[in-house]
Amino acid sequence: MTLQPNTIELMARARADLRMGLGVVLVGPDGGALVFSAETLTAARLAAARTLGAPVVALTARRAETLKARAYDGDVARVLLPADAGLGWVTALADPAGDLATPMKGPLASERGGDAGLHRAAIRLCKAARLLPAALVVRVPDAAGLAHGSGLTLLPAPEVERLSLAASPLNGVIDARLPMEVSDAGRLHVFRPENGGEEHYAIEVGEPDRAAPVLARLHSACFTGDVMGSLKCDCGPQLRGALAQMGAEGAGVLLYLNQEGRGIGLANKMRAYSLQDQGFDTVEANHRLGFEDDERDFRIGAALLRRLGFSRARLLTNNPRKVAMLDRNGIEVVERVPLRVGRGAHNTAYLDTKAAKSGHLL
Ligand SMILES: Nc1nc2c(ncn2[C@@H]2O[C@H](COP(=O)(O)OP(=O)(O)OP(=O)(O)O)[C@@H](O)[C@H]2O)c(=O)[nH]1
Ligand SMILES: [Zn+2]
Repeated sequence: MTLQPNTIELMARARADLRMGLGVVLVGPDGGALVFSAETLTAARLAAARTLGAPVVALTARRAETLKARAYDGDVARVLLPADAGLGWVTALADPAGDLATPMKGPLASERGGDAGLHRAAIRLCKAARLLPAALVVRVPDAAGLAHGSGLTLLPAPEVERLSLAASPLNGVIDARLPMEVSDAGRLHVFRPENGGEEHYAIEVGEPDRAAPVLARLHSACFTGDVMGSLKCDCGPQLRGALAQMGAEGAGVLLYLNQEGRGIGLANKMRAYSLQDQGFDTVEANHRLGFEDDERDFRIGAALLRRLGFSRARLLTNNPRKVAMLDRNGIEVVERVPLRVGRGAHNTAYLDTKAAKSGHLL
């Protein structure tokens, strides 16, 4: 029935539900569970979850490592909730803000055996919702009945897993002329992914020749650097430097990808900054939060370039992963054009960490 939402649409709804603190029901081959984002969980909903069964907190192996909890499922840990654990306990497991000041009193016990597919899918949804990657999961006997009776979104966990990894098609919404400081002949295109995710933008400078390699930049959103002039990173100078070079050469294309904070969202990036104030570097901070160093999907950049009619690029970047991903996804990078601007007292350690741990070229 065409009026009914499909799984992609239900996933978009589930992301909004989790952000609002609502539960989502997941079903897998061996049963179902009610899941909440640990970050938006309330005491009342935790109490309600306890009436249904014995909840566990699903964490990424990265977060579990910091907490010294065992991740028996490889990438996921299922931490058992002690009988007297309240909301603060769940929050402290998810959020590293208090790790140093008020360390968790372990040892934490993890569930082992059985399948962690529901837990993995719950974490995927939390990440996609740009929340902390931690979920309260309580197995329930009649998942479909619970979803229907409570008006909660019901999703098949294997489909959540599959669709989270798939590239979502992007549709062009509109493009219009945008005269800019670097070039009178600018054009901004807006693209909207079919999965309801963040929109991305492409800015054409001049009239790039589709038959020749285009001077291109894949720029990930950085509100702090691009807009606020933050000195903690090099994003602002890179953005302006790339546009200036395109203006000087007369043509280029800049993709502005809304993957703030290397794909973890601004709230989580600020959590990472707060950890950096405690002495952790940019990579350690992401790991303590439960994320990988880089959660971006660079296939989007390749798809957008192809959509715009480009097949070869001279890529402005210091990040070899961007080059490799474009090459793997149908865009031949004929040249890597270094973009070394904006190094200063506040970001030297950050740039050195990216070079030492993330493979960036200095
Ligand atoms: N999680 C996290 N993200 C950060 C931090 N500092 C900057 N960012 C984000 O890192 C991304 C940097 O994007 P880019 O400049 O396009 O990528 P890059 O990997 O540095 O590669 P090039 O600039 O092309 O060399 C942006 O999304 C920023 O918001 C940080 O300390 N933690
Ligand atoms: Zn930045």
